[in-house]
Amino acid sequence: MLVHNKWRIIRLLTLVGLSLLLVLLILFIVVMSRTFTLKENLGLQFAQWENTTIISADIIFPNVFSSSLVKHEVVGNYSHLFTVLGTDPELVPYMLLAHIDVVPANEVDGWEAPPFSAKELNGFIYGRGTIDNKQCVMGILQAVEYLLERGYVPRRGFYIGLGHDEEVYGYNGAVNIAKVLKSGGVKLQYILDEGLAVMDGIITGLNGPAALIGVSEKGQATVKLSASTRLGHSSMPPKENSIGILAAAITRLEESPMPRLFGYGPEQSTFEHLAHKFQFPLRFMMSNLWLFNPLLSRVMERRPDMNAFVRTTTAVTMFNSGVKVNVLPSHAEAFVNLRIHPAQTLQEVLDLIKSTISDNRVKLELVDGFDSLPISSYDEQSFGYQIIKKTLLDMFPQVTVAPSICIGNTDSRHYMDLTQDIYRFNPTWLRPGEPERIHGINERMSVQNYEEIVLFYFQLIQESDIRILPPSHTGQHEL
Ligand SMILES: CCCCCCCC/C=C\CCCCCCCC(=O)NCC(=O)O
Ligand SMILES: [Zn+2]
Ligand SMILES: [Zn+2]
Repeated sequence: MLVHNKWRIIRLLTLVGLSLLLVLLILFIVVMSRTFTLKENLGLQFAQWENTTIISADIIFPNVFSSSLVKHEVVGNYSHLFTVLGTDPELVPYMLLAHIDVVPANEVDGWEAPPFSAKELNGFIYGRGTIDNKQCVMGILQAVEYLLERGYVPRRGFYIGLGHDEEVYGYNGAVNIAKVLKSGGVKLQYILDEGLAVMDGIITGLNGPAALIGVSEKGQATVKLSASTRLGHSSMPPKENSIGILAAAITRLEESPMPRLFGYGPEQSTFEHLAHKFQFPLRFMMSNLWLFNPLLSRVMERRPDMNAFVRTTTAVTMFNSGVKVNVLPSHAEAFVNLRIHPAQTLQEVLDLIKSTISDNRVKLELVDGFDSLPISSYDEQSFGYQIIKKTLLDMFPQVTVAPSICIGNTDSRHYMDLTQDIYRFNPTWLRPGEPERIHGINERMSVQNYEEIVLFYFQLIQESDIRILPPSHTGQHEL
């Protein structure tokens, strides 16, 4: 009887012990999964890798994540959609976009600070993404945080979309956020996404800085080229093998740039808006592009950043071949990334590549591509454009604002069904040598400029509350 009781007590104690362990395990899993979801999904963590301090987004932006005015949804597993309610349902909402993903970075390429350290050096925060596009992610959320903290209640509702795969076409992030909005019947007054910037000392001959607002963006084509030849011993090589054939094709492409088209796209309007800020004779030339295009194109094409406005650009970005030093390569492949000028179509570009290569042994495959995007309005009645312009001029009266074409691509193209007016801009100040840092080494953002970006969104959100634009200064259009 005594032995029997002893076993019953042992069994009971074991059961209690095991249950306790199970509860602890469940608690641990819940806490850990919550931490990881926030960390991994938002990608907003400030990580100081040396001591691995990680702070998640709801700690940095407590009001954004707790306000009854803000609804937060995770879309496509890692992207974020914030819906901010406005008090006036009559006002068509607008949307701010940014992306949380970045292109790769490797310290050994010559970074002055580790690319994922966010280290501050001489007033600049160094890190991959600091100007593409974490400055907007953090700038938008920080602005909303400050507004909510001050008790601000928007009159016009707005959305914030933070994509997680912009650098790889946005098919899971932006595409799904747009689907969510579309299924809810949402229409947008305007969209503001990443894009062009404030050019300070970048445009040769221009007096003062220029804020270029992307009212369109170039098209894009990614083309895979490949060649195949016989595998074999390197001691008995044929006259040409797959590497040589493909290299020759690539050389032909690089030596035959696409035609000059400067002045046949929105860049014509850019220079018309900027013309008065150039000295004679440049002022005269910029105002008469129809006559001076050929000359100006030849000067501009010498600089890669300016050349992007002149033509469809051709960049060979990847090349793979070979397995061993003494084995003939049976296969070589390369990827060419082209940014299509609006005066050319994707099909025209593909035809030109084919005729330039002019070698049937080289196979051409279109990996992805699209034409340049429609031009958004930028006249006196254009709500979004004028709100962005006013916000900018209030902050930086010395800047000349001009419509332009974004030479890189953005998530905003996936939202085309929701609005006619998409603008690609943020007030990142770019000075000589800085455009090269985008996707390059030593990407950085000055602390001062980051503060300006926060202030820009802070003001823009409030400016967007206006019901209608005031009458234009020409007095021709009363709204
Ligand atoms: C007409 C005067 C031209 C002045 C020189 C302009 C210098 C250009 C500076 C900045 C352009 C930045 C484009 C940024 C958008 C890039 C977004 C991105 O990386 N998207 C992915 C992709 O395009 O592959
Ligand atoms: Zn970007
Ligand atoms: Zn980018």
